[in-house]
Amino acid sequence: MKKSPLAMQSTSQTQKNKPLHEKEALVKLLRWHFGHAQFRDKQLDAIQAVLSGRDCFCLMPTGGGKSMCYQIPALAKPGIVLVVSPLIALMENQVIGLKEKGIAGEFLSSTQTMQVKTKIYEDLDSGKPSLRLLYVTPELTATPGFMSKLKKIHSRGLLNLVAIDEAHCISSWGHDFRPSYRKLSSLRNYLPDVPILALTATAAPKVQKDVMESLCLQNPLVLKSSFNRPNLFYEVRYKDLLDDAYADLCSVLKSNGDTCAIVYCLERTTCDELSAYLSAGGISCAAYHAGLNDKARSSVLDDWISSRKQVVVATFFVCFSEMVYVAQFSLILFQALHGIDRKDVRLVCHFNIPKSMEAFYQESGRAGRDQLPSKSLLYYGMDDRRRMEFILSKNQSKNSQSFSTRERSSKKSISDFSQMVDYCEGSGCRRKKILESFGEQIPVSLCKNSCDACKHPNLLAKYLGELTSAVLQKNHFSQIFISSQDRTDGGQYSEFWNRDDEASGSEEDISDCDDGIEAVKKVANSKLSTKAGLNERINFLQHAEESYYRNKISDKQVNKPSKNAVSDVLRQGSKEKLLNALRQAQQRLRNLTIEFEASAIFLENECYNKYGKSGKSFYYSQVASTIRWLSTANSIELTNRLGIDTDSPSVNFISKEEPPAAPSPSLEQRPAQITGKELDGSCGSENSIGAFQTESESPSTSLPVIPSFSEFVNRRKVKDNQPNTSCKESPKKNFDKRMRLQ
Ligand SMILES: Nc1ncnc2c1ncn2[C@@H]1O[C@H](COP(=O)(O)OP(=O)(O)OP(=O)(O)O)[C@@H](O)[C@H]1O
Ligand SMILES: [Mg+2]
Repeated sequence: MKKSPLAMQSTSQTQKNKPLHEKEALVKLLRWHFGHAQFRDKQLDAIQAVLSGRDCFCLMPTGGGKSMCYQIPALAKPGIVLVVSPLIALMENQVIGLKEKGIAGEFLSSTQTMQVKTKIYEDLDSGKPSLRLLYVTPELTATPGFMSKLKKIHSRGLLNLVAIDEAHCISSWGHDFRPSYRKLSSLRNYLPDVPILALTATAAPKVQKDVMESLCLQNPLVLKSSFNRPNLFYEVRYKDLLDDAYADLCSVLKSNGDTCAIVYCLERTTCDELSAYLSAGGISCAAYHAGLNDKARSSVLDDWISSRKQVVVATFFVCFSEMVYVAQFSLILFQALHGIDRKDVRLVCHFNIPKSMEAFYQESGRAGRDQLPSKSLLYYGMDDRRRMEFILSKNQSKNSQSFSTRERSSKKSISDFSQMVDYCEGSGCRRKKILESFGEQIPVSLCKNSCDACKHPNLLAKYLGELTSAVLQKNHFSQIFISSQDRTDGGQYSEFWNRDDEASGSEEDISDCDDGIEAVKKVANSKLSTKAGLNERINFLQHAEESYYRNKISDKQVNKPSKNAVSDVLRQGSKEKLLNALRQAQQRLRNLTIEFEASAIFLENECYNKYGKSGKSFYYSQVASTIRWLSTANSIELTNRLGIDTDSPSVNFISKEEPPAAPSPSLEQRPAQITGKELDGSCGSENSIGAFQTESESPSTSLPVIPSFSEFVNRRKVKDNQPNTSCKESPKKNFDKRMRLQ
């Protein structure tokens, strides 16, 4: 229900005599609509600036209350405020919140029906729009059609403000660069006298300058709050010193009771595995990543926001342009839970090291937005560090940018990352390191022992000593404690990455899949990258990922047995899980009769044929995603996928002429109706995974092995004539892991 407007929004006599932006009146609005007693920090300054028609650049920490800086102006006078936001989930979340408070807010995106969009446009076209806040994506803002609508509204004097949320996305120096944000620079030309408010929580001085210049802000009021988050406790745990990081995290979550948490991982397979592990440990948990379909993703988000689930395990985001390379290594990354407002997040855990201090700050800042004590916990591992260095270094290898731009961007990424490495490997106050990375000089006393380094300096020194020994023992990281300066300026960005290697054309290790490259190039360069929805892009990336692995398998047949191979026991276990999921699906969809056993075998075969040879994690992830699908699929979807004959009381698989595929020893009794083609999953080409297995081959010995990340890296080292420093061969297992829960 709409809340009646305060008198100040109408043209009452008293109001005519008072300036719209007088503090007292604005506080009234804050109390009336949001129930907050006072403005925080720089909120009032920002609101008064934009209401008086001045541009404003507002730097406030995560959870600082930036939204209020445009929400109050939207309520202070008739007309609309346009809010540009990078994520549909974020817009949706804010609009729902506004509607609950009776404030007329809407968003426009590809996910909405034509009917909803038409209603919004009709309202905008009317002489007196009822809308107060309209959220849009940067892509839409830049389209001529929408721009002409904006100009119309503006010509009627109804466009009060353009707010650019997460404004750092406009800067290629920022950690979240979004090319589409660049288009916002035309706003000033088209709407010269509409004030622009740029808001961000993560802006290094270079980024700030870039944001202000790119948006053509004129004499902006620049407001900066401290980045310090006094209610957050910062801690790092060392994976190389832990027996089992999964178990460690599980205990942390359990020891804190049923608290709300976000766990960020680099890969979706880790997300799935970790989420399954935590769930099995009794934690109310769900995975959230690009591998889920729309429905599943929004249901996870809903469950989490409405406290039905307490822990969400999400992939973090590297950068869209980086996905071009990242996708080829099957790391489809997705920016998750960015700016979503659940105030009571007590723990943010980075299960893998993030790529920069900015990203870390932004993500860890999701904790304690209600200002209550909360924690940031980062699990640091040497392998994770190498992996991230590899991804960041690879970012420059091939795209349309000029060499100097690539070099600049790569150097920057590596230098940004080195701050994160210093954060983990250094012994000083973590808080100080975070704040110094944003240019704030603070005394250590400000921390008040609210990081592990200040609270347990001796313990940390001990761990770091043990870590050094572990690394030396492993002998694959002799340069680990080199200074960040050496790392960035010396040209040798890391132990395994060498830019000369790039020049020598050893790209075949990186990608030998044109299909995949084409797909990801499309995402990066084509119309898709600017016009298509995120889901479409993710589909492309998934396609690239799958193609990459299919081709990788066909091109590089490696015949040694892998310890990552999918065992029959694992397959049997998956079948059981699918069986349970099918039973639940049938309970949900009472009108459908499912032949459980045959269907479970069919679905398991699908998973195995698609990802079985790519290794356990992929296979497991596919099973998990099938189970999730079963929990939401409707009768028609199930009928289509399983080939259920609805006239028959039992399942009939669609009959095909081909003979059944070679069964694995434990799954020999597959229904005869399941054909080779069906088992082959998505394709029947020579390059397909299915084409790789001959009838006589036993899955356990014939599985083609995709090199693991470290194997891949080590091959490069061998090429470089470096001594063999394989981490696989390092005596890691002999190292006494002694880090324990505190
Ligand atoms: N003046 C205020 N008094 C009390 N609470 C406030 C005030 N202003 C905002 N808040 C609350 O603070 C929380 C965070 O606000 P908001 O989402 O606007 O933060 P933000 O700065 O945009 O953070 P992020 O960078 O994470 O997006 C919200 O729950 C909001 O209701
Ligand atoms: Mg925000």
